[in-house]
Amino acid sequence: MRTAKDFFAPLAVGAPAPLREIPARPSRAIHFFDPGNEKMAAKVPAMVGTVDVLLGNLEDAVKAENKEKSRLGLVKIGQEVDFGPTQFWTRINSLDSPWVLDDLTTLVPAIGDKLDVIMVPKVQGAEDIHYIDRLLAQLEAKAGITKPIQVHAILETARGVANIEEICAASPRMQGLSLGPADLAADRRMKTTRVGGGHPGYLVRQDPTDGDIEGLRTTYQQDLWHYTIARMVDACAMHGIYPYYGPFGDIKDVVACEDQFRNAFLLGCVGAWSLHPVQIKIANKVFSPSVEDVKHARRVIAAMGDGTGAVMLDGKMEDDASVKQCKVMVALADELAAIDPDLKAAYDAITLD
Ligand SMILES: CCC(=O)SCCNC(=O)CCNC(=O)[C@H](O)C(C)(C)COP(=O)(O)OP(=O)(O)OC[C@H]1O[C@@H](n2cnc3c(N)ncnc32)[C@H](O)[C@@H]1OP(=O)(O)O
Ligand SMILES: O=CC(=O)O
Ligand SMILES: [Mg+2]
Repeated sequence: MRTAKDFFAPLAVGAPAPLREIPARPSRAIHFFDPGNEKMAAKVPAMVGTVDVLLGNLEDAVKAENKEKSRLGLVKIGQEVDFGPTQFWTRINSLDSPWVLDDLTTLVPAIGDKLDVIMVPKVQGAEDIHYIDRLLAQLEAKAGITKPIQVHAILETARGVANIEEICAASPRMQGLSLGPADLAADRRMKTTRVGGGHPGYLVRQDPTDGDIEGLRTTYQQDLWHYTIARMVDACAMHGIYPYYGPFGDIKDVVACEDQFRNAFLLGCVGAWSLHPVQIKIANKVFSPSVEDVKHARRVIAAMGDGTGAVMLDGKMEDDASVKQCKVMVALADELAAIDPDLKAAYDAITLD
């Protein structure tokens, strides 16, 4: 058993003190690029400031023969690019792969002072986080890094989902969780071959009525990922860390991508992955509260005075609980306005009538 006192002590002599709180930095889109792909890598410097997180991906989608090239490409980008307000993350190879040790022992000494978060794929349980926690502490101590690198786990195995709470609680480095719907579908033996998103076969059908003509009964497509995302949101909120929807593979279907991202936003996720530049705009839009929502929230807060009691506003009851919901919305709007001048202008223009 690790005591509370030990939990916040460095895991190696000379490693930085663990964070006591994970900062709420905007991360509406975690934009994936392959650092070994010259065309993509060349676009990275110009993307700084246009996206909340730039993530150099070393795992799936990078061919085995290119693993080293991508790793070295990431080191070059990390050393040369000034990331300004944009967070710099990487996704390392899985802990059972032949590449992960070289990923960590190369990246931490070379660019550990620039990396905000390391995303770990296929996390199965607390033991995976404990392994990475100690190794990072040793590497940080050796490299003289002063700011602890945070850890983000992808939930993409049935065991990982079953162990979700212990994964979130495993280390003060834990920054958040992402849904990995492709690997998770395979591991669970689900019968979808899509990368995230819905499936037309997963539906409920309106009850029959007398004289119905078959085919006219309305069907309602359901969200395959609702259960897992809801579990992630609860586990993350409980541990003070952040949940994210993962990849949406149908790049051309920007409408369905927006819907999937919005479902995640409404349930409590703070962001989603972007696999192609076109998805950055979608995530930035969806994971920023609308002007209407911010206006309503500010009106409720104003009407509620000290935040206790009950009032009627536009025919609806508002009370201590609904004012808390409104404060969540306004706090997010304030955080985003601090880094996004267009949003700041839109929110500043709101008048309360
Ligand atoms: C499913 C489980 C997972 O693990 S998902 C996470 C792993 N997958 C990834 O990281 C995929 C990242 N994305 C990609 O590889 C590409 O976007 C894919 C999907 C292959 C499409 O590429 P491509 O056919 O070149 O698209 P395109 O012709 O529309 O590209 C237009 C220009 O934009 C560039 N581009 C493309 N994707 C990115 C990106 N992620 N980041 C930065 N730039 C990107 C392309 O290189 C292309 O550039 P140019 O106009 O030719 O100079
Ligand atoms: O890594 C992501 C996934 O969906 O698998
Ligand atoms: Mg995966």
